[in-house]
Amino acid sequence: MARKKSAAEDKARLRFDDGSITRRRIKQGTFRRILPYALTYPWPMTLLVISTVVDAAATAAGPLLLKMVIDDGILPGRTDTVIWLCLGVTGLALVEGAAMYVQAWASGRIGEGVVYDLRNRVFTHIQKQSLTFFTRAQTGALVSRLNTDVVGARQAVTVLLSQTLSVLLSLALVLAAMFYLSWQITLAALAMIPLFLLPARLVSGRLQRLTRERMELDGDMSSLMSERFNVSGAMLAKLYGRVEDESGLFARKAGRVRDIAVLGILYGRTLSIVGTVLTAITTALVYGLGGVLTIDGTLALGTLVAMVALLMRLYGPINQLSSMQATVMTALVSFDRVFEVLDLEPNIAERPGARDLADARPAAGSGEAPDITFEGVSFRYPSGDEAALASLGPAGGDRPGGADEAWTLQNLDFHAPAGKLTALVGPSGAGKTTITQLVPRLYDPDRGTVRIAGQDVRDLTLQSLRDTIGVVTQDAHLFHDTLRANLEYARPGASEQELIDACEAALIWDTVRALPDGLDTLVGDRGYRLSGGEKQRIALARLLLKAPSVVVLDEATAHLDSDSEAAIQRALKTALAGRTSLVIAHRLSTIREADRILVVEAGQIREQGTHKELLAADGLYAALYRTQFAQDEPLEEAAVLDPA
Ligand SMILES: Nc1ncnc2c1ncn2[C@@H]1O[C@H](COP(=O)(O)OP(=O)(O)OP(=O)(O)O)[C@@H](O)[C@H]1O
Repeated sequence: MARKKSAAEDKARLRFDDGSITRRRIKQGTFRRILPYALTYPWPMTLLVISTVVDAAATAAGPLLLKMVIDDGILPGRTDTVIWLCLGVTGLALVEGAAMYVQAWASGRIGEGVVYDLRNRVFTHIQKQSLTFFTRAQTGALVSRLNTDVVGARQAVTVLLSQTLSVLLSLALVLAAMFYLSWQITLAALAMIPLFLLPARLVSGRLQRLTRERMELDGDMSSLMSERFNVSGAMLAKLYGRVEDESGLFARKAGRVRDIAVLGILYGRTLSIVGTVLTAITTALVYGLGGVLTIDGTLALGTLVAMVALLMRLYGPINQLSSMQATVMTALVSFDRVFEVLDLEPNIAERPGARDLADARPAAGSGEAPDITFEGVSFRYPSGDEAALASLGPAGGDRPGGADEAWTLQNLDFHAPAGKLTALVGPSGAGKTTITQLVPRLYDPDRGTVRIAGQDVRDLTLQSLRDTIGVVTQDAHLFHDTLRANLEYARPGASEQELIDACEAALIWDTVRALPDGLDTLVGDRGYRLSGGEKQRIALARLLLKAPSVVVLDEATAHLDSDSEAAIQRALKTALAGRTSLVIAHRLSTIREADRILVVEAGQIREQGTHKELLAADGLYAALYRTQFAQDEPLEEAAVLDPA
């Protein structure tokens, strides 16, 4: 039964083509947008054009020389002419070889250059996206856009550039040479061309759909891997005994990729088989027609041989043209998917003319911490469509957020004084984290204004805003690198002593020093090698290195033993001293330290004041205090404050 259910769930999670994505057509203008990327390489472009022209000319000239060898050398019996002309054919072959070599270098250089440009652009562009984008997009799908799709796009460039020009030129020159030799045979050969192009027309649409589906599946597989191969995902799969099911899910996606690849090979082969058969039939036709004309005496033998040689060179490019259409169509899908990401405007962006926070502060350089003010702030999380691409998200399912959603925050008005500690308390899901995220502009309010040092945060440069604000979240993230690298992230080039000082102030230095590799210890994926308390203190050390004048902190909820609790409290005191701090408080000790307490419930601020004032008011805070914090209170004080 359980198996049955999990199979059904897997089916729902497994995105076989529902058509919504694979049936999409290539956007108009995709083609035009590709060219500027290639034009940034003027030298390789010039060489590519020159070598292509040389190659095409050599292709058409070869058979003409052969005709002369037969008609002017062999048949009249002139040995020296035969030798000279054959030397000419050899020279021409060498020139053609050299031209092909240059062509390969130039198109490779341009193609790889375009991959390089696109990769960097996509990477930078994705980094600029707002947090909403990352909460919606799947990491693996993003990685796959940078890898598979960008490489697919290179094919479009190389094939388009090197082959289109070469094929068109060769066709023109070869046809000219053929008409010059025999218009009758040329017309007969031309009549066959539509037959060559027909199969490509039939399969290219199908190939395009398959390519899009394959790329979606590649993205899905990357997502699955990146989710299951990190510590949390791997732990969940083990603890819920789902390892086998996960393998099954992966195998089905990989199986579909295999099937698509086999179909792709089949389509490709069909094209080349049809091409080969048609070439053979046409050769027979030309020999037949040409043979009769030669016997009549209308056509010289050399001309017939040259015509057949030219014909081979005519159908080569035509076959290429038919497969090229398919290749380009599928490669265009890649470009389309890459442009789709590049076109996504980040919904948190810097205003033109934005000022630096330091410039905006009246007492610039005074070292004073700025204050924070919320004026009539209302906010709801953006919907998925507003901030991400459907094709980067998980399969199916509604996405949270949206215009008809209730407000997450409503009409907030408060002031967090400069250099003071403001604590946010309230039930889970009240909106505390959301409030703190509006200050460094991880999100923007829908109504009202968030001010820092009296300035609307939307008028400030993002860099100066984020330099001013330091954030420590509850589950502080560490990169899979050494402790040193993680600390230096806050201040590149920090000296050894500065790192040690920060660790000492965060009361983590003794722990770090005791590690066999000290600061050079690898912290493991997301810092899994450290305990929760240690991780938070490392994050505090990182914050101290950054030395921001505003601190936003989400206290860890986990209960620690009294020694660790005391260590964290002392570390916090150092971290927050003299800074404007907004702390989501889960501990009584922090709340008691706070200069101001904001009580948040259902996205609104219900009460504001000091601990004592709020207790005296006997409202929501007093109730929260009794249920959450009273047990931490020294007995006699609790008895006084809470007679019940
Ligand atoms: N990225 C998001 N997209 C949509 N809704 C969200 C998002 N993050 C949070 N929410 C919703 O916003 C509301 C407020 O969440 P928030 O995290 O601010 O609460 P909180 O008071 O910090 O809770 P806790 O104390 O449990 O951390 C919740 O109802 C939550 O479901």
